[in-house]
Amino acid sequence: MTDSDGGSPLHGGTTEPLSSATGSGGSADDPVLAEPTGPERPEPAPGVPATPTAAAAVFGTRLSLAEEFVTILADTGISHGLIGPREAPRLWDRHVLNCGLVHHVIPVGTPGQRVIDIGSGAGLPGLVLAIARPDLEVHLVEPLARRTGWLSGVTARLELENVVIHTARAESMWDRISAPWVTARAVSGILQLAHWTLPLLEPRGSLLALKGSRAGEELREHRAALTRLGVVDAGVEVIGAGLAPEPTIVLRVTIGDSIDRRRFRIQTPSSAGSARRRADRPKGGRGTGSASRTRGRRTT
Ligand SMILES: C[S@@+](CC[C@H](N)C(=O)[O-])C[C@H]1O[C@@H](n2cnc3c(N)ncnc32)[C@H](O)[C@@H]1O
Repeated sequence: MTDSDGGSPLHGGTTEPLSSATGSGGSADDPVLAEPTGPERPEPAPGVPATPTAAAAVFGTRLSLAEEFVTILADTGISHGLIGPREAPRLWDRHVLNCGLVHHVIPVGTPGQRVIDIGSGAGLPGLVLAIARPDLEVHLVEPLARRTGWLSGVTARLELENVVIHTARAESMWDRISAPWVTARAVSGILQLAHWTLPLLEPRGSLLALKGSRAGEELREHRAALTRLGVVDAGVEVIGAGLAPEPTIVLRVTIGDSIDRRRFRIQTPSSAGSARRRADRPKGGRGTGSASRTRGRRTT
């Protein structure tokens, strides 16, 4: 699982600490990145930010789906409290483009390749990846039922066939799903995130944590502890510099052929967290451990 497996020109493609990459657009050979054609695009609805030029390079033929997702975020994403009202003008730059750029890290060419997105919230980055890359099977793992209910509705409305939604905490999924890729944004610090997610990775798999400008510092601080957990490679990658107004910073940690599961133990969530989850739980439903696939796919 290296950059040479099919990385994109937008991707820095290095695990050297804090490298950056510039890119001028997608490859014509990449079906996802092909420029969309067709009639002129309609004006966005009031309150919905205009589509930036970079979006075509990131989403290619899937651009109209991404635009529909931005429209939904600006509407029920905000009214349901999944995203702050002040985020509306920057839904593209800070959220959807920022998350969409991550797909350039995941090589094209293995249909059905799995991605597990932890703490998906408003579908960031998981749903955006599913939009950008129909070749991926994306699992959204989010413990709050109110959020997964919203995610199911959006998945159905966008007619996405490649999404499985789990109302669960990451650590409750260890023996239920695994993938070569795990993604997470704004869920926790890298060490806690590693504790929750490394048992979900297949051998040589990678956790892609979307981070801010302190990613390099965070990695330096925790590198030794990550190594003790079974991480064999880690680095910070910058994707889309020169293309998007806010390039995406990814802290990638890769495990070896195996991890020692005795180093990972499930921690009881805080009582505040439990209370919040109880409040979020629909009457008669279970707060964790349920999964659903919309459009006729698996529900557990
Ligand atoms: C700040 S939100 C970020 C949401 C989204 N990733 C984003 O970037 O907008 C953090 C999310 O992580 C979820 N979360 C917290 N602990 C988790 C865990 N152990 N497993 C899965 N999700 C978790 C929360 O329910 C919440 O929806």
